[in-house]
Amino acid sequence: MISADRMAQVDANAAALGVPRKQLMESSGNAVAREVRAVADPGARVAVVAGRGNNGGDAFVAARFLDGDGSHPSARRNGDSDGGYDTSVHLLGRAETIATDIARENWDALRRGEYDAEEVGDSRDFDLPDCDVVVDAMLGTGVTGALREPEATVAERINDADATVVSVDVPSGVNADTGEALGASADATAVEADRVVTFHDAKPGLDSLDAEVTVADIGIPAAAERLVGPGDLLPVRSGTKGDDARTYVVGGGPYTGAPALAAQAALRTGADLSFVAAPDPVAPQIQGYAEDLIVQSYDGDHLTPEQVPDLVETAESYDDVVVLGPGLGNADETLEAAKRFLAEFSGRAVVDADALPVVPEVETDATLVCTPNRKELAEMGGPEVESADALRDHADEIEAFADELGHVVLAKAKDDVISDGERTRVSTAGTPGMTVGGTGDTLAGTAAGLLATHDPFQSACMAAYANGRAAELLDHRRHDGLLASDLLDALPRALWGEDDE
Ligand SMILES: NC(=O)C1=CN([C@@H]2O[C@H](COP(=O)(O)OP(=O)(O)OC[C@H]3O[C@@H](n4cnc5c(N)ncnc54)[C@H](O)[C@@H]3O)[C@@H](O)[C@H]2O)[C@H](O)CC1
Ligand SMILES: [K+]
Repeated sequence: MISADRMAQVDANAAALGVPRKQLMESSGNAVAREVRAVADPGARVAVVAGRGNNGGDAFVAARFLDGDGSHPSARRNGDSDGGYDTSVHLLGRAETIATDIARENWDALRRGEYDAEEVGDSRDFDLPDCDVVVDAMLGTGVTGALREPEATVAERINDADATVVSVDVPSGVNADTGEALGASADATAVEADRVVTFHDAKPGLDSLDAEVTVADIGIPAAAERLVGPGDLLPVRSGTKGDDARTYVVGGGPYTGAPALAAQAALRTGADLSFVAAPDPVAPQIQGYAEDLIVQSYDGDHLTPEQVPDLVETAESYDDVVVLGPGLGNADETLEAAKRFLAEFSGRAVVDADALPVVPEVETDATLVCTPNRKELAEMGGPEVESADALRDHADEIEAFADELGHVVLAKAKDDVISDGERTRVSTAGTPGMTVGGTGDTLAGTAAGLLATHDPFQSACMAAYANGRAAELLDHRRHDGLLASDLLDALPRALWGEDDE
């Protein structure tokens, strides 16, 4: 099962892996043609009713596969009198308004190839021709809201027709995630399909329909789902910046750079305000690294359980996303404090570095993203991984560990493995230069900035990819000299687009 949003991500990942959407469209159209062949014999009359998006584009391809005048070489070889169908294509709207290049190219191919293809300017002029099969390709997963005109009227004509209706991907006007007709009214119009050819994977909403559903493999590589890619960033790229997103790094003491890097990464990733809570003696130093941060100090030179109630109260009252761990050190009192923090906190947090080993030891209501390296993973009770290259070979064990822990695990090494115990993805983004100190801190801060406005698993996937991608964007300049602080600059481009590269 796959949701429409996830499908769009996988589609974009496939393109990044070298399988562009036009190629997928060719496979989709071919699958639609096969379905028509399954419901009607050659020679039957097929009316293709297409919209101006890629759903229509799939059907233009199908028309090429279906239409025939009996002279197709394969039909002759098989001894069939006619391998083709009497196919007409009806585009709802003018060709200039076709929304995508790939759909337009397939429309142009129909016109140049002298197929029977017409533009329908006004639905009042449109008579669905007498036919045996209607291919419904008005709208697919790109539908928003109730069917507008002319689609609404045409949907009614399709439903009234005495023909087998084959819908492309999803019956037009139906929400693929819920199976409901889109629109406010209970009697919202949608096509009533006899058959649906959907692509790549089943859609949750199609099960409840009174239609026979076929899932067609359109050649999307498995890696487009398994590997985190640019498609996984669609939630950030298509979303609006969250208001008042705040992050709160509880870190510093023996170290000062780590909390500063994490807090700055959070700002680069969409947080509006980034706070650091740090011990008195090091607070000015952390502030000195970056005027963008708001540093709040507490008594003592390291975190102790005494400070915890105040920190929890501050974080919860402002709904801050916490980063617990960077630069805290591992004094017994500090580990006790980390434990107490998790026991009392019920918000969202990224847990990193020295705070990680306490996670399995504590009951918490908090929502956590844990970001261990190989060594920290083992210390937490996760799998022992023999080398930095081998992390992804242990993906199944990491999934089992995340399931047992009840939190998202982002295990970082050459390739990162991200799991919530059910879903597991691998990020191969990154460069050899990233073994330098501090890149884990920018990763934790990035995850926190994203966690302010996105769900934990998605945030962890996006953070792994963006942090690695930031290094890739810089690598042609930095090679071995990459610094974690360089990543800060490149993070926004890695997340929101690389046009200025
Ligand atoms: N990997 C894949 O999933 C592939 C999917 N393919 C096919 O592409 C469609 C989705 O295409 P998209 O262009 O995103 O959207 P649509 O064709 O569904 O429609 C967009 C089009 O419709 C207009 N519109 C939106 N809402 C309404 C409405 N309520 N009433 C009228 N018109 C509406 C909007 O303005 C746009 O112009 C997917 O379903 C598959 O069939 C690829 O071909 C292969 C890979
Ligand atoms: K459709």
